[in-house]
Amino acid sequence: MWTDPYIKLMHKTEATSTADCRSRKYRCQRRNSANMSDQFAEVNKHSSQHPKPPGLVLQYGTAGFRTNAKLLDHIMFRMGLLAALRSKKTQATIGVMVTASHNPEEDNGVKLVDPMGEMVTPSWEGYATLLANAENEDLLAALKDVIAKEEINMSYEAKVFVGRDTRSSSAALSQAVLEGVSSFGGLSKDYGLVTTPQLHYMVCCQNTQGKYGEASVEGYYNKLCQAFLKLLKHASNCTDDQKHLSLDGANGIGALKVREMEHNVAKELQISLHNDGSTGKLNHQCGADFVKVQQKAPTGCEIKAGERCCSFDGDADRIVYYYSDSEGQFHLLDGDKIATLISTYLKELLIQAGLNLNMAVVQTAYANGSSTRYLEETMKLTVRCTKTGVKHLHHVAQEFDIGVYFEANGHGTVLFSKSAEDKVQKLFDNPNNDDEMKRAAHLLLNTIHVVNQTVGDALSDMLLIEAILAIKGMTVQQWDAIYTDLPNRQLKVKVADRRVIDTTDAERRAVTPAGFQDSIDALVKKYPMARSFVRPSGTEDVVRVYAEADTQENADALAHEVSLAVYRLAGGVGDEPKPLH
Ligand SMILES: CC(=O)N[C@H]1[C@@H](OP(=O)(O)O)O[C@H](CO)[C@@H](O)[C@@H]1O
Ligand SMILES: [Mg+2]
Repeated sequence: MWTDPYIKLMHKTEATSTADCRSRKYRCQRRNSANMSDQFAEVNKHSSQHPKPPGLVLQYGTAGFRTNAKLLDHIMFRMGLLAALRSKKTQATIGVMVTASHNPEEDNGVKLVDPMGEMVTPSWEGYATLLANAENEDLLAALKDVIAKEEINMSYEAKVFVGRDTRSSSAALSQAVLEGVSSFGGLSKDYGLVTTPQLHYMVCCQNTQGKYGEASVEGYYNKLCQAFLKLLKHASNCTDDQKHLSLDGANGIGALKVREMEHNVAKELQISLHNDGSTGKLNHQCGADFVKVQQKAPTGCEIKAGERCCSFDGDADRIVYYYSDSEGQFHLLDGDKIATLISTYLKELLIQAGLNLNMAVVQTAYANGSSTRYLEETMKLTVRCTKTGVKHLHHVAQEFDIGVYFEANGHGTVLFSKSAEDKVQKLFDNPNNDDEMKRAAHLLLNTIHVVNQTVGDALSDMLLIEAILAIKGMTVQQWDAIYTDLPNRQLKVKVADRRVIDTTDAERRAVTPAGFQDSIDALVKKYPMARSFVRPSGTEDVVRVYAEADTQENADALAHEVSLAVYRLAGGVGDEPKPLH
């Protein structure tokens, strides 16, 4: 039952009278088909207000649709329709988030959230692309195709949660999503301005009947902040420096939500918020993506030497840390360093708790070679590599009792299997534990509660990292010193059609164009400790080049040479890539 009093009934199609239908089965069919024709009439009526520009082709990429906001109205309406169908199919609440994350303010995008708060299942990404590209007159047929293929019971009343980021285009675009949902007679709840992970969390709470938490922003803060404060009980004598964090909100939704949340934790964590959106432009010269790719501090922040700082991205599902040393040298602690900190902390707790749970760290090809080596050789942890995109990492992390997954860019979380959670709870409830076990069980239990297991979450990750550092009495410099990153460089190359590059082995090797991988291999051989790979981006019209080597000069030179190989062998457009130095 859809009992939440805040749910706004946008539109509801009445089922036709069934008084003279003889059998129950017949009644259901009659109702379904009558109901269906009403729904299609509504869809038809409303879709003409959200026409697709003829010929425009877009694809559901690594993180949904993303492009200039002006091209997205029809996509939003259609994703409202698709979310309604997905809800009817799963008989559960589905989420739709309007955001373009770290992309510029002029862009926007949309991603769908499945019932347990995870990214929508891949086969439905295909439907999303089909619907997005159907010409206006073909839309109904495309919808009917999905309904037939998935054998969807159209009499089920769809339920959809909608959220949006702070982009100026987001309000109107999320209205288009709501209209899509209501055209199919669905119910929707508009959460308005929320971070992407907050929406994922809410969907999971709703579909677990509150077992995961309360499906409200307040419920989210309460759960996470209470767990954080309980963790902090194990941090003795925290200094003022330890309690202070400088935060770059990327001028986005994360900044607003930090402001909403911070009073709950102010006793243990004092946040200086920069780039809060009051003056600067979203993601412009700031935010997690800028800091990671440029390997420098964001503008809008005065960083004191040694101060612990972090940056969120535009929809607050990524976080990176950094500091500047006494010589003014910038040090980045990215997703790999975060995964290392968290997995080391968890491994210690498991040993103290005497729990035998299998744990793995899941990374992508962008993970720094030093991090992989440290995790495997020193920490003796299982490390798995997947394709880029959180859905891939999430999926592999689910195979373990504890799966710590992070993309190097700071997008990640920790997953605990049901049996791992049960074991931790059982240990916590056991009155015969010695003090060390009691402490470890309490820490593990509250670690589970502070984590947003549905998706990478900058706010939740920040609370967990802050708690670990405080519990261990660790400075950001000590954390950074766990291992030393190999110097690396990421570049982008424009090509006519990036699909000419096809990859294998978790994107670490190119299969096409012919001979291309041999050229990369030959270039890599020239430099010590080098590695390089190339893949088409799933969110931008570019080919990405990654290189690492023993020195920054060598990493830069290798990245440049590989960029030239892309330009020459994979149909580069515009000017040839120039050397970095
Ligand atoms: C190298 C890199 O950072 N790639 C990012 C970027 O994907 P691309 O497919 O590389 O454009 O955006 C994705 C969505 O945010 C994120 O999951 C991924 O890690
Ligand atoms: Mg993001």
